[in-house]
Amino acid sequence: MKVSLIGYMGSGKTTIGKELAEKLKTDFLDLDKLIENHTKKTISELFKELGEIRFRKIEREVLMDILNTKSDFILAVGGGTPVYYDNMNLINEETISIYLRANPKFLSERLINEKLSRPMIAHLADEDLLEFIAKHLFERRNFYEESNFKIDIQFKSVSEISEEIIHLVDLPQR
Ligand SMILES: Nc1ncnc2c1ncn2[C@@H]1O[C@H](COP(=O)(O)OP(=O)(O)OP(=O)(O)O)[C@@H](O)[C@H]1O
Ligand SMILES: O=C(O)C1=C[C@@H](O)[C@@H](O)[C@H](O)C1
Ligand SMILES: [Mg+2]
Repeated sequence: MKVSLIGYMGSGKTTIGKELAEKLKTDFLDLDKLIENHTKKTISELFKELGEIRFRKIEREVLMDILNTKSDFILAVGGGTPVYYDNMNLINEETISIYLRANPKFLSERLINEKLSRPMIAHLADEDLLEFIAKHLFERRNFYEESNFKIDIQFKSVSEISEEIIHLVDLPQR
């Protein structure tokens, strides 16, 4: 089974992915983490040293490598992955994709204390975060909405969301 989790920064792709993989007894892969292992640099260092465009190239290569070589996983993609190249088509061809959906206000409240590890928003003043996310999500949401399944994640616990995904997608439990 190949499952990918899609969504904006802070929607819980990494957190839900870990829990889901544990419940389904499969491997958890985090695209950001694999990029960091591959380059031996943090995502923040890559943005600083290479810039976003070259980061997106590496992200694409690591994504293709996963899809070409692994056959059983829960994959948390990056928040921006679906928006570049034809990544979203590739993700939909090769995996069951699930969009973890939340509104800008919810995401900004969650991200306000976690800006620094996320180079897309690290430079923003707290009072500008909501407006930035609203515009950014508007630009990205059509890509996210191409996912095979969509689930609203607001005010739900990690375990509630994982159970909802397992039943919605009818994922086999081993
Ligand atoms: N359902 C939830 N309930 C409460 N807190 C959550 C939930 N899901 C995630 N979180 C918390 O929200 C924060 C962001 O989650 P996470 O890092 O998993 O998001 P992400 O989608 O992987 O973000 P990014 O795209 O930046 O990697 C973390 O502090 C995490 O612990
Ligand atoms: O939303 C984005 O563009 C990003 C999200 C993270 O997962 C990382 O891939 C990086 O911080 C960029
Ligand atoms: Mg993550």
